[in-house]
Amino acid sequence: MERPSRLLLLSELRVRNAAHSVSLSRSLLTWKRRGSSPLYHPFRPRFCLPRLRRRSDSGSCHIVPVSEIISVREEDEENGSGRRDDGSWKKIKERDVKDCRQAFTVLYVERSGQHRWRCAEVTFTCSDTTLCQRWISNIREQLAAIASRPRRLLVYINPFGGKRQGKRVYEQKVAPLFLQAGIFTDVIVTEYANHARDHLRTEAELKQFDGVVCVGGDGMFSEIVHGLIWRTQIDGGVDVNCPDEALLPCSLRIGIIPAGSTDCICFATVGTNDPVTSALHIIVGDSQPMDVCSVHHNNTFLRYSVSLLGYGFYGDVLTDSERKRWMGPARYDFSGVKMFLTHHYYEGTVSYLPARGILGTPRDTARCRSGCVVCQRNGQLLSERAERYETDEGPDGETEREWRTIRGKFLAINAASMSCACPRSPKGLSPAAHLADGTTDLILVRKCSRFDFLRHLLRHTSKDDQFDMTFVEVHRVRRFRFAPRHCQSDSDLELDLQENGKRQIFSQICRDHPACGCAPSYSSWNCDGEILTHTAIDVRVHCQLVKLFARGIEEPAVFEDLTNPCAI
Ligand SMILES: CCCCCCCCCCCCC/C=C/[C@@H](O)[C@H](COP(=O)(O)O)NC(=O)CCCCC
Ligand SMILES: Nc1ncnc2c1ncn2[C@@H]1O[C@H](COP(=O)(O)OP(=O)(O)O)[C@@H](O)[C@H]1O
Ligand SMILES: [Ca+2]
Repeated sequence: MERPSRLLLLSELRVRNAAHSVSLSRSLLTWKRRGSSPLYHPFRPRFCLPRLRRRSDSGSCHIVPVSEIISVREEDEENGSGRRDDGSWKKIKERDVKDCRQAFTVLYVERSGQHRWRCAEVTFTCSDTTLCQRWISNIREQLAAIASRPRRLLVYINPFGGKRQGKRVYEQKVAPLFLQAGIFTDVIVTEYANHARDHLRTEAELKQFDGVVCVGGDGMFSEIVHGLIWRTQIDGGVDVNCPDEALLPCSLRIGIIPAGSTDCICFATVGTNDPVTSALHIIVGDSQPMDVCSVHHNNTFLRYSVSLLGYGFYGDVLTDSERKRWMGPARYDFSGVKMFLTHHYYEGTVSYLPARGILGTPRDTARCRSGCVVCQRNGQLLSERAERYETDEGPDGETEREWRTIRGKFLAINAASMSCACPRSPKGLSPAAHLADGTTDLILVRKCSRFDFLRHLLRHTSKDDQFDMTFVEVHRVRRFRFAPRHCQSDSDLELDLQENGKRQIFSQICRDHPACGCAPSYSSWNCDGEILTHTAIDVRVHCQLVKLFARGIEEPAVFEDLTNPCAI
């Protein structure tokens, strides 16, 4: 049960010319129309208290957590009595002006459904100038005391991401909100691919900033992640080429203003791909830890991944779609259909280290949501284990025994380190995956008929379970390796030749002579939307390596009995 904290201020102020009882505590701002009956049972979501409003016959009560106030603005006389809460203008009655000499406007977060946030405002007026100033300075003091709020941000805009609207979206929807919230920004519009990554690696004076914001899609986010992780490891003397090294977590949080084609990382961490919602999560200083996979080939670092690592179907879709960038986001639909019809399968060996002794499985019905206990508990367990063994994989020998190996023909091999929910698939590739539990869900889709593969794909868009099919298996893992058939060890190859000599020879010939139309031997890895140059890879999950300006997807509001802060 949450109790309202001690009041800092309690006054009678006017809202839209009606007397209201207005109170401010360290956690809540509330306003209630005078004469309205006490209200009970306000809506409250499980993990946070959003702005609440209950209407009754006699009036309404509003509750805004102080943590969700964006700013407070002093109004001049005309503004105070002439401007409506929604920003439009109304005719001022002479009596209003006389009664309400001073006014201030509070801007705050309002939830507008489907995880979207909006910036709402309410203007309070009163006749006492001193009281008005007390309100303004008290609210400002409360906001200044929130240490998690960013004051200065480094912003990178990809002008060519998605529908090429990044610059416009930032200038029209995001910059005005940052200005209102008093956030200073240094903005860089990128001029070439990897501009942001290289700037972060070498030039950016990171000490000046409280966070980095990218305006673009998953590829742009990936640039920021690479720049920040690289910089952190170099500063800390970590050898990034060694797959067994524990990486140092990045201290700066990253904000994503979605302006890309898939926007999966934004969607899966906020619940929507809406620029205003993301800007507001940045302003209120949210923080969401996130796992990062490192990808190596023969002890050489290749890339980091936070969402999807996909070989076969998703690798082929990406490779094909890159040639059709001019189509914008629709390129993925086109290439998706094309690659579905092509129906290539790939042979290889997958080995993995199952995630043991932690909470959660990929077939859970529970979802990773704001304040997720699975992520918190597993984060603790993994860091305790790392301290005990000085490696996060347990005592020597134990780890080796736990590796599992699967050889086969696959239409797709996917590793989802988060749900990978996006507008194309609102529940994602692995709906029960967690953002920050130190694991990735390894999904193996074995060779099957086109019809069955279509059934599997379509289940990503419906309530049906995409894993409940005989040719699909899913494992929650901490580390995995993949070797395509032709990269297998000599002994493996000998075995293959004995088993299936003719096919082996034919597929080699056909790789060398693509014109024959035979299926290729290799696909590519789709690594958060970037094509990897190597097919044989070693992937390791680093628990909670980076932090986002997000809070995970919020649960819908539920009824709960509360002590009613409006009943004061
Ligand atoms: C015939 C019906 C098919 C329905 C399939 C729906 C499955 C969609 C799952 C999508 C998972 C997406 C995971 C995220 C990948 C992104 O990192 C990557 C790059 O994004 P961006 O930088 O914003 O361009 N996007 C893709 O690889 C697109 C995959 C689309 C597959 C159809
Ligand atoms: N100014 C630029 N010119 C060309 N490419 C860029 C530029 N800035 C970033 N990129 C690259 O564009 C690619 C796609 O960016 P992204 O923002 O993810 O859009 P989308 O979601 O449409 O793929 C990324 O690989 C990124 O490195
Ligand atoms: Ca994870």
